[in-house]
Amino acid sequence: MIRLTESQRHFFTLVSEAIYANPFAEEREAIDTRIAGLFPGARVENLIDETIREVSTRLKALEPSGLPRIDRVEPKDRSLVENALVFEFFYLFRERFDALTHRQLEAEDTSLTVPFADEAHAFFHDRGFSTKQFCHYMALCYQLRRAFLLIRDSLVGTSRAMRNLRRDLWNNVFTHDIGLYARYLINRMEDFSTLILGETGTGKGTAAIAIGRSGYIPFDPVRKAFTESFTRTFVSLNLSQYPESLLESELFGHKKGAFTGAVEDHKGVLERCSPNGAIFLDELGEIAPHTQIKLLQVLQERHFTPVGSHLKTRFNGRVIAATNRPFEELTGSDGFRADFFYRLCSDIITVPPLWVRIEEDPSELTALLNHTVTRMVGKESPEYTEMVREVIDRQLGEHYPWPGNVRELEQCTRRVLIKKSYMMTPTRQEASSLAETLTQGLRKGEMDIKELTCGYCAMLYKRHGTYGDVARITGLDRRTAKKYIEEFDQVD
Ligand SMILES: Nc1ncnc2c1ncn2[C@@H]1O[C@H](COP(=O)(O)OP(=O)(O)OP(=O)(O)O)[C@@H](O)[C@H]1O
Repeated sequence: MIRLTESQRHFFTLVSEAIYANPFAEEREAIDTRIAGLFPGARVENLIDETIREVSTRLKALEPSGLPRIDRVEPKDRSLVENALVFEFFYLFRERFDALTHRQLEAEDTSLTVPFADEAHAFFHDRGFSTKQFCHYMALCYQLRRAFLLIRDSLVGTSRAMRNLRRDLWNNVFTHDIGLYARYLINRMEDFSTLILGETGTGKGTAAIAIGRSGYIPFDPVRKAFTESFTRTFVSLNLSQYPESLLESELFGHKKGAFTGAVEDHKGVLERCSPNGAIFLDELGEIAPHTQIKLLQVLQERHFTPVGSHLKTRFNGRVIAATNRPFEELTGSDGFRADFFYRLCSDIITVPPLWVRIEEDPSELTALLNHTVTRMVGKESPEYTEMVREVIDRQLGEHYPWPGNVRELEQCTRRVLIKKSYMMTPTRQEASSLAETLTQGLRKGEMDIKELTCGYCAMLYKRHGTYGDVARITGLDRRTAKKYIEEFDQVD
């Protein structure tokens, strides 16, 4: 039997901590520093390579054959060696997991065959792992790598607020202790609902996608593929887009003939969500009390009934919800029912406003511009980034508050790329030029009622700055006013 020496035990404990540490948290840096202590003189960027080499060397040294089998390790040391072997596997295969993640993103909903499945299986088999253990570690390593890429690449920014956000998103997926998560919680995350708060355009939807697509997806050794594509594991619904009468049907689905216009069966988001997935309820702040009650029942009982049906259907996914209403408003008298609110809040994640990020770290703006320009132009373009930055510095100044946050920054970048200039929105100046356009349209008699209503709401919004004011002046409800304004912005 293989028995670890004290020094081996110390080293493999460190490795176990490293593999399961949150890569976006400071604790990870602390572990790296401790590992660095083992390699005096090594450069930080080579640290991981040094560690991988050292893990392999030490694992090989455990057996004369150079191939330590997990079933030959003394029980009390087994989990340490198991973790070290998983660490070795993870780093040997991580680039292939990355390539798979990118290819899967392009292939969308059909789950791809894993080209390295046989090689991976042989790795675990040769080291004494069962097929069940192999499948588990395949799924876990894919999940770890996918979550890392999705969180790192979609939410850029070096400010403390952004680093904290990435750390919190990781914990939202894996909890603060991946070891425990992997052992007990993998199939029990459905009860962990998440509420994402933040101003409009800060990246709440982006954060929701990152965590929604980072769930654990079992591996099927027969098909040599994961049981589904991660692109199918996230279903979103913008609650403010639907009138009350249609919302329940969008959430729970309906049966043919359930109401006038229900000409065929319709699957709601809850039914479309896969068991490994999450539904994203955007603009949750707009939801009426009786829909809150129905959703609360689903969260508690895990069953829902489509409109016009008597059959209960089980819902296994997670719920992620977002709203740009301030926290105090949500818990106030005309906000959420308290029971609904608390059921939703296993975790609350707040996405920081852009001005806070820039204030914390002025280089954040450049990093974001770089990211945005690269996305728009299709490759890194330092000269365009520089040009956009120059216009922003000149026209908006250092302390511009970015009321539309990252979405406004994207819009600004587009406009500067086209016009080399950016007029801020919303401004009274824009409101009056919009009023002028509307008046001209009325004079010419060319506008239909929708254009007129959307344009009028948008003008009021630019003038007053809140949906509430638009609703008060027009007599529309807040949700409808907002819908018209968004429709106008999309056409604009
Ligand atoms: N940290 C970030 N790094 C890169 N892009 C970002 C970041 N945050 C947001 N974005 C981009 O900004 C845009 C707006 O983000 P998103 O739609 O997620 O915001 P939101 O808070 O959900 O908005 P709303 O409140 O209007 O629903 C998206 O194109 C998104 O990709």
